[in-house]
Amino acid sequence: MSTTTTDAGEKMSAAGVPQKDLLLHADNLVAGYIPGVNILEGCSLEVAQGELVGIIGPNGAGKSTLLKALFGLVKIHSGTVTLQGKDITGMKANQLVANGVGFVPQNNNVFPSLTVEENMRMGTYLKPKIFTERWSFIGDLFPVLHDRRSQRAGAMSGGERQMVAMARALMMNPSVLLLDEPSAGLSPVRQDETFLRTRMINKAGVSVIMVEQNARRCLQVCDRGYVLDQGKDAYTGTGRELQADPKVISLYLGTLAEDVDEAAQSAEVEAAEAERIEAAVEAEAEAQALAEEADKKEES
Ligand SMILES: Nc1ncnc2c1ncn2[C@@H]1O[C@H](COP(=O)(O)OP(=O)(O)OP(=O)(O)O)[C@@H](O)[C@H]1O
Repeated sequence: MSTTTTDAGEKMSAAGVPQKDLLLHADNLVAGYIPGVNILEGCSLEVAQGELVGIIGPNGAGKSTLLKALFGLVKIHSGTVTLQGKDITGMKANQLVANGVGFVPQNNNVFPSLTVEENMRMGTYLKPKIFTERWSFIGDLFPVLHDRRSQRAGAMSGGERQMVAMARALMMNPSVLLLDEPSAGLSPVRQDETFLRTRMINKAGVSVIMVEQNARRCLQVCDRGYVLDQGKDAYTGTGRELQADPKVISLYLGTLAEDVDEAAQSAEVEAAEAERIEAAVEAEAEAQALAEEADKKEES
């Protein structure tokens, strides 16, 4: 891994993440579904502790393949993946879950005939003893899932099912959660809610890697983004930097912005939107804290 050292003597990784904060590091991955056909062609990714990292890029760039490779579902031919310094390259999905990696696939991510609570139990099948504590954590984060614990997941709306799927992956207390296109197929309002929930999960201390088709929204909520192109990490930067980068705009964000001024203007609008989402997350957290306080007062 290439590193630089700051004037203060701190070691920084290639993407500018302080070495001591590095949680997950995929280094130069070459991977694919069929022998001899590589989809990832030397792709690298770094995630710091507590970061929400978004992955965008054109269709077929290999975004979902990268997540699947991180979760042991696609064979890694060369390169390494480390989590908190531990080599997890080539581990199987169940071993990765036990090591703190959670994954929410794009489709078929809940058991539709099971209730919400039963779905959560499935989430802890590797460690049933932690069910009660984790289910309580989920209730704090998404109280509606406790209210609707007896409802069958298949009877819920797309956005709600996405929430169930995320919660199920959180049941094993992952240090990093991989989300494959969580907003796919949802209406704009439900998409907003899903991004908000992703931010709430992140605020609760879980690092997140999110692949998204909805590039603009993704860059608004993430701390840092990667643009993938032809199986490689083409660009990285903060969400704001990427939204304002003329190259990224013309190639991947699909606006008609012809010059940097126009790009900067649209970045300002995007920044305001990001602040709105951030404020909504804060308000939600505050409301929950107040509700908890009121509950405690009532109990005592
Ligand atoms: N199960 C599979 N078997 C063989 N090839 C696959 C499989 N899944 C994906 N591919 C191929 O891998 C390439 C990258 O696909 P991937 O789904 O990772 O791209 P993506 O960037 O997520 O695209 P999109 O935004 O369209 O979902 C594509 O050429 C695709 O056809």
